[in-house]
Amino acid sequence: MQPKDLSQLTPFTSYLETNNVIPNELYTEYNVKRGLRNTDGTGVLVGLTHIGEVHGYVMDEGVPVPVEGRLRYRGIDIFDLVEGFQKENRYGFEETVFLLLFGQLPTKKELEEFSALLARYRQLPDGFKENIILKSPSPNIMNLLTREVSALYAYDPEPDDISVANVLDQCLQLIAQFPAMVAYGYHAKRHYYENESLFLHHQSDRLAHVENFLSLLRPNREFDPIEAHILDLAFVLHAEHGGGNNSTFTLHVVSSTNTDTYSAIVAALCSLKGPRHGGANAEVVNMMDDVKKHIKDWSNENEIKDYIRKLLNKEAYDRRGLIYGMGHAVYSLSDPRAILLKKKAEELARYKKREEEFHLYDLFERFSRQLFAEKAKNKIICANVDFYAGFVYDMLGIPRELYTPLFALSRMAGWSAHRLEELIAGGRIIRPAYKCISEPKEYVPLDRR
Ligand SMILES: CC(=O)SCCNC(=O)CCNC(=O)[C@H](O)C(C)(C)COP(=O)(O)OP(=O)(O)OC[C@H]1O[C@@H](n2cnc3c(N)ncnc32)[C@H](O)[C@@H]1OP(=O)(O)O
Ligand SMILES: O=C([O-])CC(=O)C(=O)O
Repeated sequence: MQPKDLSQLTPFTSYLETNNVIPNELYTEYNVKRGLRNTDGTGVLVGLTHIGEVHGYVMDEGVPVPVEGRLRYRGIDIFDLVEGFQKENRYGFEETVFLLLFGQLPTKKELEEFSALLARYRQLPDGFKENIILKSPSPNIMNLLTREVSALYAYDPEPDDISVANVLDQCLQLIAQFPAMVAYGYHAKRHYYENESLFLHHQSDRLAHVENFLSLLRPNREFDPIEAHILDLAFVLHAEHGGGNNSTFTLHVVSSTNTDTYSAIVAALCSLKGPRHGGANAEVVNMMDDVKKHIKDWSNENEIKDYIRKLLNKEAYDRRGLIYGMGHAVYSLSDPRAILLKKKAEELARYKKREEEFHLYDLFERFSRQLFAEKAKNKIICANVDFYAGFVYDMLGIPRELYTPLFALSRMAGWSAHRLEELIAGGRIIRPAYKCISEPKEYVPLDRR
């Protein structure tokens, strides 16, 4: 493809830049909660949910005080949930999906039956692989996923039926089919854009969700149990994050119009792709590549600190001043998901003999907190779920273009629970207000302008 010539748009872009400025003071004057945030940085309360609780500060006389992060799925602490299935050396994703959707833990029998049901939902409709994935691949798997989900509408005999049973059927189908949509989309991309050989393994309904994904991804279908358990943990940790995260909130907004499930999920996917949200997991690894390129000695603390200072001063990496994988809209001292993933990243790094790299991530995380606090007058940021996720995926040999799609594959569980909750309990179209700050102007006829 030829690079685009945008020079013909220069006069229009200068109109855009001059006619769209909104002075900061106006937000205060009109009491507008910019970014749906209160002036102290906390989120404006816009909804109620049973599904996920994200907690990162306590209010003390009207002032938010940082505390260790807490995440609960349907009331159950994420540390307890993870410990529960890890202690029994079993996978946790199917159990988590059941919990998020139905609001209670499954019995042993329910879990077995539900896992088998999800596995039966796994098969893509006849012709979908050939007509949707292979005929029109994309260099970006998130972009492809939105098209795949949108295309499923045409394969559904009742796409617009928003009754609870039908939406549940659509959600279970999407949760179960995401691994194949991601893996096949990736193989098509490699074949058509990178001239690699094409293989599309058939799915097996005897494998667990995570095993099915790994077996579809790898040429020899093989994986080691340690790898499958760590990836399953990543799926569980990415499955849900309350109603206020950008993609889930988008899903609530779109679902509140009573549109179909496929449209609502496409909207959530588009939100998740952004590098300030789910796209951050790939950005972290790209940023860390740049760190490794510019730092000669990975254990030299001064070199690491110099790089982070440059990053914050917009002199390094993408020059946006952001440290990817650090900071969170709710968490302050810690993101529990990052704690759990970091522990597994360390174990995996030992197993894969990449301890030196783990150590670099660890130092980078520590100094990022410290230098950000110095620069931002003691404001605290912590590593978020994305900081160690990409490193874990890289150690599992998962290609970088799949990091954000894997987030989507996991979050499909939470989005499903929230869509059903919005349809059952919402009942009102979400429609906030915007104040127009343009002065009234007269229409001037063309020959007098
Ligand atoms: C799964 C997820 O979506 S987790 C988040 C993934 N995203 C990232 O890792 C990208 C890097 N992090 C960020 O961009 C931010 O921390 C976000 C988007 C996650 C949260 O943003 P906010 O809620 O606005 O952050 P918060 O209110 O705590 O801090 C605001 C200030 O700190 C700055 N800040 C926050 N995080 C960072 C960071 N990682 N690097 C540099 N500056 C940061 C903001 O730019 C902002 O500065 P300003 O007031 O001068 O504009
Ligand atoms: O809660 C947020 O704003 C972002 C986040 O961590 C998630 O969606 O997992």
